[in-house]
Amino acid sequence: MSETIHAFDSASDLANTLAADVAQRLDAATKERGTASIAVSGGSTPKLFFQALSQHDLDWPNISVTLVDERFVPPESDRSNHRLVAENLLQNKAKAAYFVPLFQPAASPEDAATLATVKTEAICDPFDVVILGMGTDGHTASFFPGGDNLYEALDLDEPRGVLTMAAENAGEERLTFNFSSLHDAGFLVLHIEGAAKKATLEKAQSGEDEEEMPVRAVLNRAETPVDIYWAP
Ligand SMILES: O=C1O[C@H](COP(=O)(O)O)[C@@H](O)[C@H](O)[C@H]1O
Repeated sequence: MSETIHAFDSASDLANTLAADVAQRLDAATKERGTASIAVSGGSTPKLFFQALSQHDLDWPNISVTLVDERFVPPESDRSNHRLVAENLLQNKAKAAYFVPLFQPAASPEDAATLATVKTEAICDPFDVVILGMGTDGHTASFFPGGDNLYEALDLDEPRGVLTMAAENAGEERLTFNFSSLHDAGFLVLHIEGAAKKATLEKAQSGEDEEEMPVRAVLNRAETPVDIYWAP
């Protein structure tokens, strides 16, 4: 329902500060409860942040890492968000983290979503940290405009879990946590970079229609106030 914007001079300043802020949340959670969980996004934006976070000295064996969303492709694919996380976040000190993939080698994306829901149920209720990205079409996670399961994905009456999403602009079929699983994270971040995404954000902030720009669900209906991290 409310948001805070953190603006930086450069992508590396953003990455280092966001990594420190996330590390602080994960550290507090492991100290308080013994475990912590984080769901991260894929795409081109989070690489530097992943590399910075991987170097923090945390209780990584007790930290579960998963993805907000994934393409229905195996981890060997260069379109795989799993691969991006393995190569950039699950390195250095974070090598010891427990990674739970969304892609499962199942017969169909629906079967993979069911398996992923079961495998992640212990860590998403709620997540300690969720890092969302955003496309210039106003999608976040795999909540795409025109997505075949968009209504269900954004329905806060749905139980937490992973579902499939097919959409014209999404490429491969997707697996995505639903909004119920993401909106109440202890620390809910929208990480965006560049002038085009700033313009997309401003457009999203000036309207209500979630079918047109699904990121509006996060801006307008998330239980946790959103922290927006932006750099040029
Ligand atoms: O499709 C996706 O795109 C968004 C944004 O990606 P970016 O390349 O513009 O940074 C990302 O948040 C999402 O996880 C990913 O699957």
